[in-house]
Amino acid sequence: MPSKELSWKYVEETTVEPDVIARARAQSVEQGIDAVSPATGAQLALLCGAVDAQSIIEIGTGLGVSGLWMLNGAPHAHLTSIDLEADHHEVARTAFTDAGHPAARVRLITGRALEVLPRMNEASYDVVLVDGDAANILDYIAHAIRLVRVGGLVLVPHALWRDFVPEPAKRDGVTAQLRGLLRELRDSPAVRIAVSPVGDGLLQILTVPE
Ligand SMILES: C[S@@+](CC[C@H](N)C(=O)[O-])C[C@H]1O[C@@H](n2cnc3c(N)ncnc32)[C@H](O)[C@@H]1O
Repeated sequence: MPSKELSWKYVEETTVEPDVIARARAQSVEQGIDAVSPATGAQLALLCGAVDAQSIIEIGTGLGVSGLWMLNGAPHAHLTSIDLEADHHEVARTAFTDAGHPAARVRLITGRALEVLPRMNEASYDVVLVDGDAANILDYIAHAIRLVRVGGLVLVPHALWRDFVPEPAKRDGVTAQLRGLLRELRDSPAVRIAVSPVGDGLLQILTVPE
């Protein structure tokens, strides 16, 4: 039986992060912010590039790691990123500028995601990344599916929740919600899904015409 752990370690360790992202990651570690893993970031970049993303929403800016990766893959996209913490946005803003992304293409909205998301236009975005607080993850995903265009992607980088989702004995609220969500999405005619075990489990939801 091949060691999956070894493979996961290998892909994380061999992913090369641009310096500006490596700096944002180091700051995230210092501040205890759970940034997407390097291999998850590389996958986000590839997916944003593959759908030729022009407009991206991110729920949970942190210090910019995931946003920088997505813009790395789709450098001409407009990113709207929401976070509760103004301090996070101050640091992230510097990182986006250092990476050469014009301020006009990076909109940082400081506020509670559940208050901001209802004001956004339906079916208008190419990619929505869901990486805010776990307590509201189902509501965020419902908003994300509403906001993304047909043929767009909703990406959820903590979908296997600390390896709890595959572990039947784990029955805490977030884990149970994610298990239920995965079952529901598998049966939904409105979406196609794939779950990659990269990082903390990357759920990829593609919206399809009904
Ligand atoms: C897991 S971190 C995001 C990490 C980031 N995506 C990255 O890869 O660098 C979650 C972020 O969600 C933010 N957050 C927590 N509750 C929130 C809420 N109700 N609305 C918006 N953002 C929230 C936190 O301040 C934190 O920066």
